[in-house]
Amino acid sequence: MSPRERPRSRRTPPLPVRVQPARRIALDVLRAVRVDDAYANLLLPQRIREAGLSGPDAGLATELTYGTLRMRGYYDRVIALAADRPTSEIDPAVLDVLELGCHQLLTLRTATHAAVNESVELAREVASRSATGFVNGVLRGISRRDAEEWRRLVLDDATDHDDRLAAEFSHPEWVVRAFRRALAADATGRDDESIESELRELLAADNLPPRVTLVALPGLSDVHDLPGATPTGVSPIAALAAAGDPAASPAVAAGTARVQDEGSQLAALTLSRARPVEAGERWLDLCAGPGGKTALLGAEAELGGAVLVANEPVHARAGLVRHAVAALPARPEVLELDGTVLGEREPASFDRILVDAPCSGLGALRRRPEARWRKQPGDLAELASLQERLLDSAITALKPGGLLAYVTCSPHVAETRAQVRGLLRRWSDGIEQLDAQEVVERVTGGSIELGARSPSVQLWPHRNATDAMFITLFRRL
Ligand SMILES: C[S@@+](CC[C@H](N)C(=O)[O-])C[C@H]1O[C@@H](n2cnc3c(N)ncnc32)[C@H](O)[C@@H]1O
Repeated sequence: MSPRERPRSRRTPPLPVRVQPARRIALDVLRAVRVDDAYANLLLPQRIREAGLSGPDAGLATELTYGTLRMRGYYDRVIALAADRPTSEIDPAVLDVLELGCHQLLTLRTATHAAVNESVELAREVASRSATGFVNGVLRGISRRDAEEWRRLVLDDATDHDDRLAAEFSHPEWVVRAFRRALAADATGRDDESIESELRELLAADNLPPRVTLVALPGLSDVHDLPGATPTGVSPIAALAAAGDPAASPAVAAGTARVQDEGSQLAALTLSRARPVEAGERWLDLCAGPGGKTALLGAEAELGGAVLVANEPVHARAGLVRHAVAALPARPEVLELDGTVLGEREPASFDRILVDAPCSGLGALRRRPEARWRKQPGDLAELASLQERLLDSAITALKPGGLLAYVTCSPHVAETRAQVRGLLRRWSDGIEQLDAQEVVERVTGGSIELGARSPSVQLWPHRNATDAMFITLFRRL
């Protein structure tokens, strides 16, 4: 039978691939993060709600989105090797699909056919038809080696020691260096080898989802009465949330308990518990939005008979502060001023001031997965200058004898120890630094591990299971 005579094979058309809602949502958030600078921690819960996902499906959408965003730097190196071209030459929409596919193949160990077929379908939706073949080819190529083989190839391709660390732990190289400097500053007397090993622990901790802790607002709820939650035994008002949605807890729904990192709790308590509160004291939370520490300080102020004023210049964030303090019987007034001029307007007016300054946020990379890729080293100078002006304004607003807590959710030395040195230099006759470590040790009953003896507290995700909060305390002379 000649080929012409042979009956034409009747090939069954391929079944349409149904993309799981969790994958679709994850890609949608990845796209919005890249294109619109969206915040995954705000957008993802919204998308999950809109799609009506719950339980394991919601968990999968979260893992796909957060995991891909965290490991984006590492996956891009894998994709560049597999596609044999730099990722800058790949359409960004296609790159998002490939990164999501990479996370499924290399980290979640999803079955190849599911990861590849659904990625191809997603590529069809967000990019050109020709992109589907490319996505199929690259992901099939990736699936032919296991995760360990890819790890070796990526590390072999790195240019030097810091580039290898950046590749292995999916952090920008400048952040790796900044963390090393911060660890060294917090560990006087330790040798380079032990700092290097701690650096690896820190970088690894950044890639794990943080545990969810609750704060029981003093006077409004009790850490032992939060259903299913387990007191951490470190912050006296912190508990590990029960599995599931913490917002479902009645105390959280009522606003008498909140989701809050334990490091943030200790930062607020360092100010409120540095010394006994005298009735009638005036407190100020200078940079209050979105209001997590305001709620805690407000509860503490109320117990001691003090009055708290909050300030947040970004109107929408000031709204969040008002919402955060809605459960307090005496709701703090919320101003919307530029904190750098508040000192001139209200000099020598407050007994305690919290400056939880705008910062690079490098200490909270666990909970803001895209943040590491968004910040640039060039952002530091502007932030440091704003921090300096906010500090000077706060000192001006303090009464003689008043207390100032300077806090950042960043361990970067330009925002922490260098800021403290500058402050003490500028106000050499006007302030003294107090021992924040002593306060934190007292508040936690000695249950916390701190770095080398110093008046400043630097918390770390790998050491304390908190964000990398920096906490200092000063007294106006
Ligand atoms: C690190 S956040 C504060 C977090 C807050 N304390 C909490 O626990 O929820 C810093 C805040 O400072 C605000 N901010 C920015 N510029 C400011 C300024 N010039 N004066 C006062 N606050 C400012 C930002 O809008 C942001 O809400």
